[in-house]
Amino acid sequence: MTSHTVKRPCSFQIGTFITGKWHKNHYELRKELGFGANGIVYLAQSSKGIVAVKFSDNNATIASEVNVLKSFAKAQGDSLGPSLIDVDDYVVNGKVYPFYVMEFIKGDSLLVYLRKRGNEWLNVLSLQLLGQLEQLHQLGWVFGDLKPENLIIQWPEQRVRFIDVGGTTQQGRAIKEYTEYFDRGYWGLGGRKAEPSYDLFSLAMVMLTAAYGKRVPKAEGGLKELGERVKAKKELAVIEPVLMKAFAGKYASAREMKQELADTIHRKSSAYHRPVPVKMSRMQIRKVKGKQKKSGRMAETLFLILLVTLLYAIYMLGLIV
Ligand SMILES: Nc1ncnc2c1ncn2[C@@H]1O[C@H](COP(=O)(O)OP(=O)(O)OP(=O)(O)O)[C@@H](O)[C@H]1O
Repeated sequence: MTSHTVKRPCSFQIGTFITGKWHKNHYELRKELGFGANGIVYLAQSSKGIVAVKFSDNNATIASEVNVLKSFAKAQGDSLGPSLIDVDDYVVNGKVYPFYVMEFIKGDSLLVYLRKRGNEWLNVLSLQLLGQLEQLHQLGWVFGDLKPENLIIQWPEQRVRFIDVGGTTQQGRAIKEYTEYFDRGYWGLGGRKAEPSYDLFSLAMVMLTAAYGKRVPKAEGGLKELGERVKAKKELAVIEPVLMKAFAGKYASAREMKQELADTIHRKSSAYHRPVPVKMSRMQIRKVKGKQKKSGRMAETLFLILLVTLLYAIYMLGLIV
């Protein structure tokens, strides 16, 4: 389980120059990006540009995360996690700090991004995420610790990227690391065996959290409580069947959930934008038009619908080919 009340595992002063014991590469630590149960991550300057460097007290943590990142590198097309640049040890005063260097992913975490751009982007990002989860599952992994803080929307590509592979577990084993709120066991809705449905539950929780803009504390847990929360938010209510199926662990694969989400969004958006019936009175037409103007985000909505339709078309084409 991850927690941010833990003490820092190791920390270095900003401005410190690090030289790796084995590969002799140099890194200047510029800024702390964050820390958690498993280590501390710095933004650093290297001869190859800006990078992110993760240190840990624990050799096994570094070895296991490096192993996952190497495996992710085998995925076709999209890069799932940050690309791996270097792995080495930093020795200071006789103490050894294992570290790895990875691509620095520039962007906003999911909730910050949606706060800036609007929740209309949630479904588009979720479809993207489902595509990436599908690849990750096909490689034999389960992400495990899926939460908004571990998702960065890369700028300027606007692409969702996973960070922190500390929870990534081989399928069939027990989830290595998780955050209670996004864990199906905590909600009384399943075990912690690493299988695709584990990540799909967490993804549905991420969508719920994103729509509310925060984690709404659990009361008694269970499907009924989650269902009530879904119904209470317009953007979630339109995709209720998909979310409820994910909460109940009824999706066998990310592909299946992606298809149903794409179908649902497509159906709802075409229904919403059906032409005004001819038999309406002038008064009714004015009312409808007034409502449409009120939204004030017409252009963006239309753009999103086009985007979703395009993604849907590409997806359907993928199924046929
Ligand atoms: N490649 C990266 N690019 C940009 N920021 C990063 C990168 N890797 C990590 N970070 C930042 O550093 C923070 C801490 O990193 P990370 O989550 O890997 O540490 P952790 O010890 O495993 O934390 P946790 O206890 O939450 O699992 C992240 O929340 C993120 O803000």
